[in-house]
This record gives sequence, C-alpha cells and structure tokens, in this order.
Amino acid sequence: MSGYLQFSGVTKSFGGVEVVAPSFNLDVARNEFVVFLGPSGCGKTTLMRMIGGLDQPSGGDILLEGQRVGAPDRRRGMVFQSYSSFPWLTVGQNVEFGMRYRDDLSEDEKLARRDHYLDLVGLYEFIHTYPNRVSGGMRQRVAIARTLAAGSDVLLMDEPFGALDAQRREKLQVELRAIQRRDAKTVVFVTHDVEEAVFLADRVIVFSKRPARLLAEIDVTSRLGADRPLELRDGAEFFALRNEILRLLRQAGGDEE
Ligand SMILES: Nc1ncnc2c1ncn2[C@@H]1O[C@H](COP(=O)(O)OP(=O)(O)OP(=O)(O)O)[C@@H](O)[C@H]1O
Repeated sequence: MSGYLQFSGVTKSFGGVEVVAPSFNLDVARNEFVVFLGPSGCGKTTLMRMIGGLDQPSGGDILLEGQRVGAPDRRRGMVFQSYSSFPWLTVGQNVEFGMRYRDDLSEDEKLARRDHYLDLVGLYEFIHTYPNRVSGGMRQRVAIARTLAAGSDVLLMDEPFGALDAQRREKLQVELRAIQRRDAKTVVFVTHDVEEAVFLADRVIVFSKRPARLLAEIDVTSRLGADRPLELRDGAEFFALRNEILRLLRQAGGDEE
C-alpha cells in the first residue's frame, strides 16, 4: 500500500502528558477511507489536528505525498467541531467561501454546487440566514456542506455527523462514501459509532487508551467490498465486523456503544 499520507514515528505530548506514544506509524493510500476509533480522550482529535496542520507533532513527521504537512491549506478540507462556520457570512456564502480557489469552476457551477450541498445537508431554506441564527448542529452541517463543496483531495472529518438525527446521518454516510469513490478522495474520519465506521471505512484503525497506540487494523473492504449500499448493514458480514470491532474496543478499555 503506497504512503500517500504517512505518519512516521509521530509522537505528541502536551506539557508532560503523552497523548501519542511511543510512536505512531501508518500509511494511508491515495483514495483510501480510513476511520479512527478508540476510547474517549485517547488522542484521535490530536492526530487529526496534526494532519490538518493545526498542531505540530512533538516528534516524527506527517507527510502528504512525501512533503511534511504545514499550515492548513486547500488540499485538506476539514470538518472539526472547533472549525466551524464563519459568522459574518450567510449560510450560502459560507459554502461559496469554500470554493473561492476553484478556478476550474464557473460561477454558475459554483452556485449549483452550493445549492446541491446545502440541499444534501437540509439547509437550503437557510441559504440567506447567518450561522448565529441557526442551531449548533445546523452550523456543523454548514461546515460539512462547505467542505464537500470545496472538493479538497483529502477530507479530515472529526465526528462530523455526531449532532445529526439518524435519518440525515444515514443519508450523509451514503453520500460521503459515494463522493469518496466517485471523486477519488482520501478520507480520515473519526467517529464513536462502530456501525458508521464499518459502513464508511476501507480500513478501521482501533486505538488504545491514551497515549494513543495502534491496537488493530481491520480491512473492511476485503470483507464487504468497496460499494456500500444501505442494505449491507443488514448482512451477516457487517454484523460480524461490528462485533469484532466492539470486542477490540472493549479490550482497549473503551466505552463505545
Ligand atoms: N491543547 C491541549 N493541551 C493539553 N492537553 C490536551 C490538549 N489537547 C488535547 N489534550 C489532551 O490530550 C488527550 C487526547 O485528547 P483528544 O481530544 O485528542 O482525544 P480524542 O480521542 O479525540 O477524544 P474524544 O473521543 O473524547 O473526542 C486528552 O487527555 C486531552 O485532555
């Protein structure tokens, strides 16, 4: 597997507290969908922030196509709880803002993409509303629409669907997996929801309790295939994978459901 995104001997501590240790090594292939699962507080968000360039490793390197990652740039689209919408722009303008560098798109194409992704996240009717007038969950959806519309090569998503109702969440899972396949995105995704992890991932990475250490890797695509119709969730192999991962999380000392 080629190392499109590579973690090479990565460690991180805050003050004297080790969050990623002894050292983390992982190769993510181009167009791979990797999901991070692990006990609460084990260091998943810290790893995501370092991929995004919002934090620096204490040791080792994170490389994208062989180059050490630096400050956030448009190759990496992020949906983090803390990286939400811009309050001075309307919901529609927030989504347009994500496409400001897309010289390959005409203005009409940008507006069509804006409308498509706002509709997908169920916010089309709020297109002219300012984010401080909508709920926190809706602001999170603005960030999802903005990031998907921007079309970055690498999507970094830290519990992006956590605040959504079950139906919207399922719809976005299907769409995200389809976008990733169709548009050849590399995705790193954090969730606490094991079924979401199995449904979305090519590979699930299970972490230990803090300090985060790779406990297990589960190759989902070799068992479920790359296409993920919703019916897959009712199949025996889906359940087997889910139970396997739940067992691993129990060993990890996690509290996931
Ligand atoms: N800026 C910081 N300064 C000090 N400690 C920090 C900082 N950021 C994170 N930590 C600590 O690092 C540990 C890992 O946090 P992190 O948010 O990465 O975990 P997580 O796996 O994403 O947790 P959760 O699943 O609950 O979101 C925690 O103990 C947290 O308190």
